[in-house]
Amino acid sequence: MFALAIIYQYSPKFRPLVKSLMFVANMLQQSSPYLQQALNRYIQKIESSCDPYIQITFHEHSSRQFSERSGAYVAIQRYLEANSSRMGKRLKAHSVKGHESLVLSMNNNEEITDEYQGVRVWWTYSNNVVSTTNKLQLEKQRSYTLIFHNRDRDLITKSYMKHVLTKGKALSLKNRRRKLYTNKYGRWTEVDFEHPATFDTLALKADTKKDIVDDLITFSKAKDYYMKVGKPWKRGYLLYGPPGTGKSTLIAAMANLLHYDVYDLELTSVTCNTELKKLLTETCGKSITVIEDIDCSLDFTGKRELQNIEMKEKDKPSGNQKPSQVTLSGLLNSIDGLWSSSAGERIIVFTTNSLEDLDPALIRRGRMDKHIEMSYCSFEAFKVLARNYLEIESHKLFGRIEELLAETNISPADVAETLMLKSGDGENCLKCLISVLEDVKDISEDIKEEKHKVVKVDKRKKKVKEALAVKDVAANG
Ligand SMILES: Nc1ncnc2c1ncn2[C@@H]1O[C@H](COP(=O)(O)OP(=O)(O)OP(=O)(O)O)[C@@H](O)[C@H]1O
Repeated sequence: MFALAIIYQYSPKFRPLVKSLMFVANMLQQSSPYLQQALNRYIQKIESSCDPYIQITFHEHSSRQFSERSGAYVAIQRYLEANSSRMGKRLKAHSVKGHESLVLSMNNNEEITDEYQGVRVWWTYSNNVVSTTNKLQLEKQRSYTLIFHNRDRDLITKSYMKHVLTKGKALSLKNRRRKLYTNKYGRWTEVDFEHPATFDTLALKADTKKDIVDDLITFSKAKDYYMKVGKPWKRGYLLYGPPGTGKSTLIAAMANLLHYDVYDLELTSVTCNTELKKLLTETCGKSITVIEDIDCSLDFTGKRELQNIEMKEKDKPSGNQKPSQVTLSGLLNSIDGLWSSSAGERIIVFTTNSLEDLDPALIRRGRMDKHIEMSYCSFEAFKVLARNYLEIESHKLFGRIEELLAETNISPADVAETLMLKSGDGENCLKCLISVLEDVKDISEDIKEEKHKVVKVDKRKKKVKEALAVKDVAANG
Protein backbone atom coordinates (compact mmCIF):
# COMPACT_ATOMS: atom_id res chain seq x y z
CA MET A 1 0.00 0.00 0.00
CA PHE A 2 2.87 2.28 0.88
CA ALA A 3 4.50 1.71 -2.53
CA LEU A 4 1.21 2.39 -4.29
CA ALA A 5 0.79 5.62 -2.34
CA ILE A 6 4.20 6.83 -3.49
CA ILE A 7 3.49 6.01 -7.14
CA TYR A 8 0.17 7.84 -6.84
CA GLN A 9 1.91 10.92 -5.44
CA TYR A 10 4.75 11.18 -7.95
CA SER A 11 3.40 9.64 -11.20
CA PRO A 12 0.18 11.38 -12.25
CA LYS A 13 0.24 9.27 -15.44
CA PHE A 14 -0.48 6.06 -13.48
CA ARG A 15 -2.98 7.59 -11.06
CA PRO A 16 -6.12 5.88 -12.51
CA LEU A 17 -4.42 2.44 -12.50
CA VAL A 18 -2.97 2.93 -9.02
CA LYS A 19 -6.37 4.10 -7.77
CA SER A 20 -8.00 0.84 -8.94
CA LEU A 21 -5.17 -1.29 -7.47
CA MET A 22 -5.51 0.50 -4.15
CA PHE A 23 -9.23 -0.14 -4.20
CA VAL A 24 -8.70 -3.89 -4.82
CA ALA A 25 -5.99 -4.11 -2.12
CA ASN A 26 -8.26 -2.32 0.32
CA MET A 27 -11.11 -4.70 -0.44
CA LEU A 28 -8.80 -7.66 0.11
CA GLN A 29 -7.57 -6.31 3.42
CA GLN A 30 -11.13 -5.99 4.65
CA SER A 31 -12.30 -9.30 3.22
CA SER A 32 -12.29 -12.51 5.27
CA PRO A 33 -9.01 -13.47 6.97
CA TYR A 34 -9.27 -16.91 5.34
CA LEU A 35 -9.08 -15.36 1.90
CA GLN A 36 -6.08 -13.30 3.00
CA GLN A 37 -4.25 -16.34 4.42
CA ALA A 38 -4.89 -18.33 1.27
CA LEU A 39 -3.56 -15.46 -0.78
CA ASN A 40 -0.43 -15.19 1.37
CA ARG A 41 0.22 -18.92 1.07
CA TYR A 42 -0.17 -18.71 -2.67
CA ILE A 43 2.27 -15.78 -2.89
CA GLN A 44 4.79 -17.70 -0.71
CA LYS A 45 4.48 -20.74 -2.97
CA ILE A 46 5.15 -18.66 -6.07
CA GLU A 47 8.08 -16.99 -4.29
CA SER A 48 9.65 -20.29 -3.19
CA SER A 49 9.26 -21.89 -6.62
CA CYS A 50 11.07 -18.89 -8.13
CA ASP A 51 13.72 -18.81 -5.32
CA PRO A 52 15.81 -22.01 -5.11
CA TYR A 53 17.57 -20.93 -1.88
CA ILE A 54 16.78 -22.38 1.53
CA GLN A 55 17.15 -20.46 4.80
CA ILE A 56 17.58 -21.84 8.32
CA THR A 57 17.59 -19.41 11.24
CA PHE A 58 19.28 -20.18 14.56
CA HIS A 59 18.11 -17.90 17.38
CA GLU A 60 20.24 -17.18 20.43
CA HIS A 61 17.31 -17.84 22.75
CA SER A 62 14.19 -19.85 22.20
CA SER A 63 11.04 -17.73 22.55
CA ARG A 64 10.04 -19.68 25.66
CA GLN A 65 13.38 -19.83 27.46
CA PHE A 66 14.81 -16.35 27.18
CA SER A 67 17.33 -16.88 29.95
CA GLU A 68 19.12 -19.84 28.35
CA ARG A 69 21.35 -19.50 25.29
CA SER A 70 20.89 -22.09 22.60
CA GLY A 71 23.82 -24.51 22.39
CA ALA A 72 23.60 -24.56 18.58
CA TYR A 73 23.74 -20.75 18.43
CA VAL A 74 26.84 -20.63 20.67
CA ALA A 75 28.60 -23.34 18.63
CA ILE A 76 27.80 -21.51 15.35
CA GLN A 77 29.06 -18.24 16.84
CA ARG A 78 32.40 -19.86 17.83
CA TYR A 79 32.75 -21.52 14.42
CA LEU A 80 32.08 -18.28 12.54
CA GLU A 81 34.35 -16.23 14.83
CA ALA A 82 37.18 -18.69 14.26
CA ASN A 83 36.70 -18.57 10.50
CA SER A 84 35.65 -14.94 10.06
CA SER A 85 39.07 -13.67 9.06
CA ARG A 86 39.01 -16.15 6.14
CA MET A 87 35.35 -15.78 5.18
CA GLY A 88 34.25 -12.22 5.94
CA LYS A 89 34.83 -8.80 4.45
CA ARG A 90 33.37 -6.28 6.92
CA LEU A 91 33.94 -7.52 10.45
CA LYS A 92 34.19 -6.07 13.91
CA ALA A 93 37.12 -6.81 16.21
CA HIS A 94 37.06 -7.08 19.98
CA SER A 95 39.45 -8.30 22.63
CA VAL A 96 38.52 -11.09 25.01
CA LYS A 97 40.11 -11.63 28.44
CA GLY A 98 42.63 -14.43 28.22
CA HIS A 99 43.09 -14.14 24.44
CA GLU A 100 46.18 -12.51 23.04
CA SER A 101 44.77 -11.92 19.57
CA LEU A 102 41.60 -10.02 18.72
CA VAL A 103 38.39 -11.94 18.10
CA LEU A 104 36.67 -11.07 14.81
CA SER A 105 32.90 -11.28 14.55
CA MET A 106 30.14 -10.24 12.16
CA ASN A 107 28.39 -6.88 12.13
CA ASN A 108 24.62 -6.63 12.21
CA ASN A 109 23.13 -7.77 8.85
CA GLU A 110 26.59 -8.74 7.64
CA GLU A 111 26.93 -11.73 5.34
CA ILE A 112 29.87 -14.09 5.06
CA THR A 113 30.50 -16.98 2.73
CA ASP A 114 31.73 -20.45 3.65
CA GLU A 115 32.63 -23.39 1.46
CA TYR A 116 32.17 -27.05 2.32
CA GLN A 117 33.14 -29.90 0.02
CA GLY A 118 33.06 -27.51 -2.91
CA VAL A 119 29.58 -26.20 -2.01
CA ARG A 120 29.04 -22.55 -1.15
CA VAL A 121 26.82 -21.37 1.72
CA TRP A 122 26.09 -17.94 3.18
CA TRP A 123 25.69 -16.92 6.81
CA THR A 124 24.01 -13.68 7.87
CA TYR A 125 23.93 -12.24 11.35
CA SER A 126 21.09 -10.17 12.76
CA ASN A 127 20.74 -8.41 16.07
CA ASN A 128 17.17 -7.15 16.44
CA VAL A 129 15.09 -5.93 19.32
CA VAL A 130 12.00 -8.07 19.90
CA SER A 131 9.40 -8.23 22.64
CA THR A 132 9.45 -11.22 24.99
CA THR A 133 6.54 -13.68 25.16
CA ASN A 134 4.89 -11.81 28.02
CA LYS A 135 5.33 -8.61 25.94
CA LEU A 136 6.48 -6.74 29.02
CA GLN A 137 10.09 -6.36 28.00
CA LEU A 138 12.11 -5.72 24.93
CA GLU A 139 15.08 -8.02 24.43
CA LYS A 140 17.82 -8.23 21.87
CA GLN A 141 17.26 -11.32 19.79
CA ARG A 142 20.40 -12.32 17.94
CA SER A 143 20.33 -14.93 15.25
CA TYR A 144 22.37 -16.48 12.48
CA THR A 145 20.72 -17.45 9.22
CA LEU A 146 22.21 -20.07 6.95
CA ILE A 147 21.38 -19.80 3.25
CA PHE A 148 22.13 -22.53 0.72
CA HIS A 149 20.89 -23.86 -2.60
CA ASN A 150 18.06 -26.37 -2.57
CA ARG A 151 20.13 -28.88 -4.57
CA ASP A 152 22.64 -29.03 -1.65
CA ARG A 153 19.96 -29.60 0.97
CA ASP A 154 21.10 -33.09 2.02
CA LEU A 155 24.79 -32.25 2.24
CA ILE A 156 24.16 -29.06 4.22
CA THR A 157 21.49 -30.25 6.65
CA LYS A 158 23.21 -33.53 7.43
CA SER A 159 26.93 -33.21 6.98
CA TYR A 160 27.79 -29.47 6.99
CA MET A 161 25.67 -28.62 10.04
CA LYS A 162 27.24 -31.49 11.97
CA HIS A 163 30.68 -30.21 10.94
CA VAL A 164 29.88 -26.65 12.13
CA LEU A 165 28.40 -27.77 15.47
CA THR A 166 31.25 -30.18 16.24
CA LYS A 167 33.95 -27.65 15.40
CA GLY A 168 32.10 -24.89 17.29
CA LYS A 169 31.61 -27.00 20.41
CA ALA A 170 35.28 -28.00 20.41
CA LEU A 171 36.27 -24.32 20.15
CA SER A 172 33.88 -23.34 22.98
CA LEU A 173 35.46 -25.95 25.18
CA LYS A 174 38.97 -24.87 24.29
CA ASN A 175 38.35 -21.15 24.84
CA ARG A 176 36.19 -21.56 27.91
CA ARG A 177 37.63 -19.96 31.06
CA ARG A 178 38.46 -22.85 33.31
CA LYS A 179 37.74 -22.89 37.02
CA LEU A 180 39.60 -23.78 40.18
CA TYR A 181 37.18 -24.90 42.89
CA THR A 182 37.98 -25.11 46.59
CA ASN A 183 35.72 -26.40 49.35
CA LYS A 184 34.71 -24.48 52.46
CA TYR A 185 31.79 -25.13 54.84
CA GLY A 186 30.57 -27.98 52.65
CA ARG A 187 30.42 -25.94 49.43
CA TRP A 188 32.59 -25.38 46.41
CA THR A 189 33.70 -21.83 45.65
CA GLU A 190 35.32 -21.03 42.33
CA VAL A 191 37.89 -18.70 40.84
CA ASP A 192 39.34 -18.60 37.31
CA PHE A 193 42.08 -21.18 36.87
CA GLU A 194 45.08 -19.34 35.46
CA HIS A 195 48.13 -21.47 36.31
CA PRO A 196 50.68 -21.05 33.48
CA ALA A 197 52.36 -24.48 33.87
CA THR A 198 52.64 -26.64 30.75
CA PHE A 199 54.45 -29.86 29.97
CA ASP A 200 57.02 -27.76 28.08
CA THR A 201 57.99 -25.83 31.21
CA LEU A 202 57.83 -28.85 33.51
CA ALA A 203 61.25 -30.05 34.66
CA LEU A 204 60.86 -33.78 34.30
CA LYS A 205 62.64 -36.51 32.35
CA ALA A 206 61.54 -36.43 28.71
CA ASP A 207 60.37 -40.07 28.65
CA THR A 208 58.31 -39.65 31.87
CA LYS A 209 56.75 -36.52 30.40
CA LYS A 210 55.91 -38.29 27.14
CA ASP A 211 54.46 -41.24 29.01
CA ILE A 212 52.14 -38.98 31.06
CA VAL A 213 51.05 -36.88 28.06
CA ASP A 214 50.31 -40.02 25.99
CA ASP A 215 48.35 -41.52 28.86
CA LEU A 216 46.25 -38.37 29.32
CA ILE A 217 45.51 -37.94 25.61
CA THR A 218 44.59 -41.61 25.24
CA PHE A 219 42.31 -41.34 28.27
CA SER A 220 40.58 -38.19 27.02
CA LYS A 221 39.76 -39.84 23.69
CA ALA A 222 38.70 -43.19 25.11
CA LYS A 223 34.97 -42.59 25.66
CA ASP A 224 33.96 -45.42 23.32
CA TYR A 225 36.51 -47.80 24.83
CA TYR A 226 35.21 -47.26 28.38
CA MET A 227 31.64 -47.70 27.11
CA LYS A 228 32.62 -50.91 25.35
CA VAL A 229 34.28 -52.48 28.38
CA GLY A 230 31.51 -51.22 30.70
CA LYS A 231 33.77 -49.17 32.98
CA PRO A 232 33.31 -45.58 34.20
CA TRP A 233 35.37 -43.08 32.22
CA LYS A 234 37.85 -42.19 34.94
CA ARG A 235 41.52 -42.36 35.80
CA GLY A 236 43.38 -42.10 39.09
CA TYR A 237 46.90 -40.70 39.43
CA LEU A 238 49.12 -40.96 42.47
CA LEU A 239 51.98 -38.46 42.50
CA TYR A 240 54.61 -39.11 45.13
CA GLY A 241 57.96 -37.58 45.97
CA PRO A 242 59.73 -35.12 48.26
CA PRO A 243 58.45 -31.55 48.72
CA GLY A 244 59.16 -29.14 45.86
CA THR A 245 59.55 -31.75 43.14
CA GLY A 246 56.65 -30.37 41.09
CA LYS A 247 53.58 -32.43 42.03
CA SER A 248 51.23 -29.41 42.10
CA THR A 249 52.90 -28.02 38.97
CA LEU A 250 52.29 -31.31 37.16
CA ILE A 251 48.58 -31.22 38.09
CA ALA A 252 48.31 -27.69 36.65
CA ALA A 253 50.05 -28.84 33.45
CA MET A 254 47.63 -31.79 33.20
CA ALA A 255 44.61 -29.48 33.58
CA ASN A 256 46.01 -27.08 30.97
CA LEU A 257 46.72 -29.90 28.54
CA LEU A 258 43.20 -31.33 28.73
CA HIS A 259 41.35 -28.03 29.36
CA TYR A 260 39.81 -29.45 32.52
CA ASP A 261 38.58 -27.67 35.65
CA VAL A 262 40.33 -28.41 38.94
CA TYR A 263 38.58 -29.27 42.23
CA ASP A 264 41.09 -28.86 45.04
CA LEU A 265 39.56 -30.91 47.84
CA GLU A 266 40.77 -29.95 51.33
CA LEU A 267 39.84 -33.03 53.31
CA THR A 268 40.45 -31.51 56.73
CA SER A 269 37.64 -29.01 56.03
CA VAL A 270 35.15 -31.78 55.27
CA THR A 271 33.17 -32.56 58.40
CA CYS A 272 31.88 -36.07 57.66
CA ASN A 273 31.55 -38.82 55.07
CA THR A 274 28.12 -37.57 53.92
CA GLU A 275 29.51 -34.11 53.20
CA LEU A 276 32.40 -35.65 51.31
CA LYS A 277 30.04 -37.68 49.15
CA LYS A 278 27.93 -34.59 48.41
CA LEU A 279 31.00 -32.54 47.45
CA LEU A 280 32.32 -35.24 45.14
CA THR A 281 28.99 -35.76 43.39
CA GLU A 282 28.78 -32.01 42.78
CA THR A 283 31.95 -32.04 40.69
CA CYS A 284 31.44 -31.86 36.92
CA GLY A 285 32.87 -33.94 34.09
CA LYS A 286 36.09 -32.84 32.37
CA SER A 287 37.67 -32.17 35.71
CA ILE A 288 40.57 -33.15 37.92
CA THR A 289 39.78 -33.66 41.61
CA VAL A 290 42.91 -33.24 43.70
CA ILE A 291 43.62 -34.30 47.24
CA GLU A 292 47.07 -32.95 48.05
CA ASP A 293 49.32 -34.38 50.75
CA ILE A 294 46.86 -37.16 51.45
CA ASP A 295 49.27 -38.58 54.03
CA CYS A 296 48.76 -35.39 56.10
CA SER A 297 45.04 -34.93 55.41
CA LEU A 298 43.55 -37.39 57.87
CA ASP A 299 44.75 -40.63 59.31
CA PHE A 300 44.85 -42.70 56.14
CA THR A 301 48.22 -44.13 56.91
CA GLY A 302 47.58 -47.82 56.92
CA LYS A 303 46.82 -48.01 60.64
CA ARG A 304 43.17 -48.72 60.05
CA GLU A 305 42.27 -49.39 63.66
CA LEU A 306 43.09 -45.75 64.48
CA GLN A 307 41.57 -44.13 61.46
CA ASN A 308 38.21 -43.10 62.89
CA ILE A 309 39.47 -41.31 65.93
CA GLU A 310 42.88 -39.87 65.67
CA MET A 311 43.73 -36.80 63.74
CA LYS A 312 47.25 -35.51 63.73
CA GLU A 313 47.80 -32.60 66.12
CA LYS A 314 48.85 -30.20 63.36
CA ASP A 315 45.72 -30.94 61.33
CA LYS A 316 43.26 -30.19 64.10
CA PRO A 317 40.92 -27.45 62.91
CA SER A 318 41.02 -24.16 64.74
CA GLY A 319 38.21 -22.15 66.35
CA ASN A 320 34.67 -23.47 66.25
CA GLN A 321 35.26 -25.80 63.33
CA LYS A 322 34.39 -29.36 64.23
CA PRO A 323 37.13 -31.95 63.71
CA SER A 324 36.70 -33.93 60.53
CA GLN A 325 35.14 -37.34 60.92
CA VAL A 326 35.93 -38.49 57.43
CA THR A 327 37.16 -42.06 57.50
CA LEU A 328 39.21 -44.05 55.06
CA SER A 329 36.26 -46.25 54.19
CA GLY A 330 34.14 -43.10 53.73
CA LEU A 331 36.67 -41.72 51.29
CA LEU A 332 36.92 -45.00 49.39
CA ASN A 333 33.12 -45.34 49.19
CA SER A 334 32.69 -41.73 48.03
CA ILE A 335 35.27 -42.14 45.29
CA ASP A 336 33.88 -45.48 44.12
CA GLY A 337 30.34 -44.02 44.28
CA LEU A 338 31.41 -41.00 42.25
CA TRP A 339 32.72 -43.22 39.48
CA SER A 340 29.58 -45.28 39.24
CA SER A 341 27.06 -42.44 39.56
CA SER A 342 28.38 -39.76 37.22
CA ALA A 343 28.94 -39.33 33.54
CA GLY A 344 31.78 -37.55 31.75
CA GLU A 345 35.50 -38.01 32.01
CA ARG A 346 37.09 -37.47 35.39
CA ILE A 347 40.55 -37.68 36.83
CA ILE A 348 41.38 -37.91 40.50
CA VAL A 349 44.88 -37.17 41.79
CA PHE A 350 46.38 -37.87 45.19
CA THR A 351 49.74 -36.43 46.12
CA THR A 352 51.96 -37.54 48.95
CA ASN A 353 55.49 -37.06 50.23
CA SER A 354 55.48 -40.45 51.85
CA LEU A 355 54.18 -43.34 49.79
CA GLU A 356 55.09 -46.03 52.34
CA ASP A 357 52.79 -44.52 54.95
CA LEU A 358 49.59 -44.74 52.91
CA ASP A 359 47.02 -47.46 53.36
CA PRO A 360 47.40 -49.86 50.41
CA ALA A 361 43.62 -49.83 49.82
CA LEU A 362 43.78 -46.15 48.98
CA ILE A 363 46.37 -46.46 46.26
CA ARG A 364 45.84 -49.91 44.84
CA ARG A 365 45.85 -50.23 41.04
CA GLY A 366 42.33 -49.77 39.78
CA ARG A 367 41.81 -46.87 42.18
CA MET A 368 45.06 -45.10 41.40
CA ASP A 369 45.80 -46.37 37.89
CA LYS A 370 49.11 -44.59 37.46
CA HIS A 371 51.78 -44.07 40.10
CA ILE A 372 54.24 -41.32 39.17
CA GLU A 373 57.40 -40.67 41.12
CA MET A 374 58.51 -37.04 41.23
CA SER A 375 62.16 -37.09 42.13
CA TYR A 376 64.98 -34.72 42.94
CA CYS A 377 66.35 -32.56 40.16
CA SER A 378 68.18 -34.50 37.46
CA PHE A 379 70.48 -32.83 34.91
CA GLU A 380 67.77 -33.27 32.27
CA ALA A 381 65.24 -31.50 34.50
CA PHE A 382 67.79 -28.76 35.26
CA LYS A 383 68.18 -28.06 31.53
CA VAL A 384 64.42 -27.39 31.29
CA LEU A 385 64.66 -24.97 34.23
CA ALA A 386 67.71 -23.22 32.69
CA ARG A 387 65.72 -22.78 29.47
CA ASN A 388 62.65 -21.50 31.38
CA TYR A 389 64.44 -19.08 33.67
CA LEU A 390 67.66 -18.09 31.85
CA GLU A 391 66.81 -18.89 28.22
CA ILE A 392 70.07 -20.85 28.05
CA GLU A 393 70.30 -24.16 26.17
CA SER A 394 73.98 -24.89 26.97
CA HIS A 395 76.89 -23.33 28.86
CA LYS A 396 80.45 -24.21 29.84
CA LEU A 397 79.34 -24.52 33.51
CA PHE A 398 76.74 -27.19 32.64
CA GLY A 399 79.39 -29.95 32.98
CA ARG A 400 80.15 -29.11 36.64
CA ILE A 401 76.40 -28.78 37.40
CA GLU A 402 75.76 -32.23 35.89
CA GLU A 403 78.49 -33.76 38.15
CA LEU A 404 77.08 -32.08 41.25
CA LEU A 405 73.44 -32.97 40.49
CA ALA A 406 74.47 -36.63 40.19
CA GLU A 407 75.89 -36.48 43.74
CA THR A 408 73.25 -34.40 45.52
CA ASN A 409 69.54 -34.42 46.29
CA ILE A 410 68.08 -31.01 45.55
CA SER A 411 64.48 -30.31 44.56
CA PRO A 412 63.57 -28.58 41.28
CA ALA A 413 61.88 -25.92 43.47
CA ASP A 414 65.25 -25.08 45.10
CA VAL A 415 67.04 -25.03 41.74
CA ALA A 416 64.32 -22.78 40.29
CA GLU A 417 64.62 -20.45 43.27
CA THR A 418 68.40 -20.11 42.76
CA LEU A 419 68.02 -19.47 39.02
CA MET A 420 65.47 -16.77 39.71
CA LEU A 421 67.71 -14.90 42.15
CA LYS A 422 69.73 -12.94 39.65
CA SER A 423 67.58 -13.14 36.58
CA GLY A 424 69.14 -11.47 33.58
CA ASP A 425 72.68 -12.61 34.35
CA GLY A 426 72.83 -16.25 33.32
CA GLU A 427 76.43 -17.02 34.22
CA ASN A 428 76.06 -15.53 37.72
CA CYS A 429 72.98 -17.66 38.35
CA LEU A 430 74.82 -20.80 37.26
CA LYS A 431 77.79 -19.96 39.55
CA CYS A 432 75.39 -19.36 42.40
CA LEU A 433 73.72 -22.74 41.72
CA ILE A 434 77.13 -24.47 41.73
CA SER A 435 77.93 -22.97 45.13
CA VAL A 436 74.50 -24.04 46.50
CA LEU A 437 75.02 -27.57 45.13
CA GLU A 438 78.51 -27.77 46.70
CA ASP A 439 77.06 -26.74 50.06
CA VAL A 440 74.28 -29.34 49.77
CA LYS A 441 76.88 -31.95 48.84
CA ASP A 442 79.06 -31.08 51.87
CA ILE A 443 76.10 -31.19 54.21
CA SER A 444 74.91 -34.53 52.87
CA GLU A 445 78.44 -35.94 53.12
CA ASP A 446 78.62 -34.78 56.75
CA ILE A 447 75.26 -36.41 57.45
CA LYS A 448 76.44 -39.57 55.71
CA GLU A 449 79.62 -39.56 57.79
CA GLU A 450 77.63 -39.06 61.00
CA LYS A 451 75.34 -41.93 60.06
CA HIS A 452 78.35 -44.05 59.22
CA LYS A 453 79.89 -43.27 62.65
CA VAL A 454 76.65 -44.26 64.42
CA VAL A 455 76.54 -47.50 62.47
CA LYS A 456 80.21 -48.17 63.32
CA VAL A 457 79.61 -47.55 67.05
CA ASP A 458 76.54 -49.79 66.92
CA LYS A 459 78.54 -52.52 65.24
CA ARG A 460 81.35 -52.18 67.84
CA LYS A 461 78.80 -52.35 70.69
CA LYS A 462 77.29 -55.45 69.11
CA LYS A 463 80.72 -57.09 68.82
CA VAL A 464 81.57 -56.28 72.48
CA LYS A 465 78.21 -57.74 73.55
CA GLU A 466 78.86 -60.90 71.55
CA ALA A 467 82.40 -61.22 73.00
CA LEU A 468 81.02 -60.80 76.53
CA ALA A 469 78.38 -63.42 75.86
CA VAL A 470 81.05 -65.85 74.60
CA LYS A 471 83.11 -65.14 77.74
CA ASP A 472 80.08 -65.79 79.97
CA VAL A 473 79.37 -69.08 78.25
CA ALA A 474 83.07 -70.11 78.68
CA ALA A 475 83.10 -69.09 82.37
CA ASN A 476 79.83 -70.93 83.14
CA GLY A 477 80.81 -73.95 81.08
N1 LIG B 1 59.37 -30.32 38.15
C1 LIG B 1 59.24 -28.99 38.15
N2 LIG B 1 59.20 -28.29 37.00
C2 LIG B 1 59.08 -26.96 37.00
N3 LIG B 1 58.99 -26.22 38.13
C3 LIG B 1 59.04 -26.84 39.30
C4 LIG B 1 59.16 -28.26 39.38
N4 LIG B 1 59.18 -28.61 40.66
C5 LIG B 1 59.07 -27.50 41.36
N5 LIG B 1 58.98 -26.43 40.56
C6 LIG B 1 58.87 -25.03 41.00
O1 LIG B 1 58.81 -25.04 42.43
C7 LIG B 1 57.58 -24.54 42.94
C8 LIG B 1 57.01 -25.53 43.94
O2 LIG B 1 56.67 -26.74 43.28
P1 LIG B 1 55.36 -27.58 43.56
O3 LIG B 1 54.45 -26.86 44.50
O4 LIG B 1 54.78 -28.03 42.28
O5 LIG B 1 55.99 -28.80 44.33
P2 LIG B 1 55.26 -29.96 45.12
O6 LIG B 1 55.97 -31.22 44.80
O7 LIG B 1 53.81 -29.92 44.89
O8 LIG B 1 55.58 -29.55 46.63
P3 LIG B 1 54.82 -30.03 47.97
O9 LIG B 1 55.00 -31.50 48.11
O10 LIG B 1 55.55 -29.25 49.02
O11 LIG B 1 53.40 -29.60 47.82
C9 LIG B 1 56.68 -24.39 41.74
O12 LIG B 1 55.96 -23.20 41.81
C10 LIG B 1 57.61 -24.38 40.54
O13 LIG B 1 57.94 -23.04 40.23
